[in-house]
Amino acid sequence: MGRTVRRTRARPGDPAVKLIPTAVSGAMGVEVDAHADERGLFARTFCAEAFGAHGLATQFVQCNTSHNRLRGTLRGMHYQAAPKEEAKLVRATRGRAFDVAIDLRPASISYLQWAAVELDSERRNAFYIPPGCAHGFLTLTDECELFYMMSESHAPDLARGVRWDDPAFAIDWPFPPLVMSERDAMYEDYKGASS
Ligand SMILES: Cc1cn([C@H]2C[C@H](O)[C@@H](COP(=O)(O)OP(=O)(O)O[C@H]3O[C@H](C)C(=O)[C@H](O)[C@H]3O)O2)c(=O)[nH]c1=O
Repeated sequence: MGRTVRRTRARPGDPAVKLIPTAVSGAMGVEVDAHADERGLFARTFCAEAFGAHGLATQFVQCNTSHNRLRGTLRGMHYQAAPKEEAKLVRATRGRAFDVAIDLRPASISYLQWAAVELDSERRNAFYIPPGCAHGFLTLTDECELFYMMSESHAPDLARGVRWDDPAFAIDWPFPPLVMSERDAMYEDYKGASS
């Protein structure tokens, strides 16, 4: 018989996910409710029932991982055009990243606003980004890895982007990026939803 494990915290009911609104309508921070004991911890990271109750996507069809060797790596700001706009659920599985969503939905109350969540692999938190928003991140540590769940399949012909330092959004990054692709550096200024 193995060692009997005592729960350090008596917790009734299921481990819940906690959804936290941001400045972008429908974009949510996702905090976990960790059940810790002497072995370590257990936490639920996604719940279709909780997401559905808040009008978030509940079906994810592809998952991606993004490994970034250096602190200060910026990827983004990317999105897919209609009809394959995608929701993303993004979490850090190693290190920390400043994760950003930009609202590109003209009918949205938060059109052109941005919101950021610091993703931390130790906190096991996540950022839910709704369809119609651009997404990107700046790594805050070396060897930073992000795991994405996507509500739509990859459609290269519908891939679009806006620039990380576009004055239309004025994102307040924690520090200037040190590494980024040429494509990400060269997006033209945003000219509105038709662009
Ligand atoms: C996005 C994607 C890419 N790819 C292929 C295409 C390229 O051959 C290679 C790298 O793609 P890319 O340079 O577009 O990767 P990132 O610059 O990290 O883009 C991603 O970073 C930002 C922050 C995002 O939110 C998106 O998830 C995604 O656009 O993976 C795929 O095969 N499937 C995919 O879903």
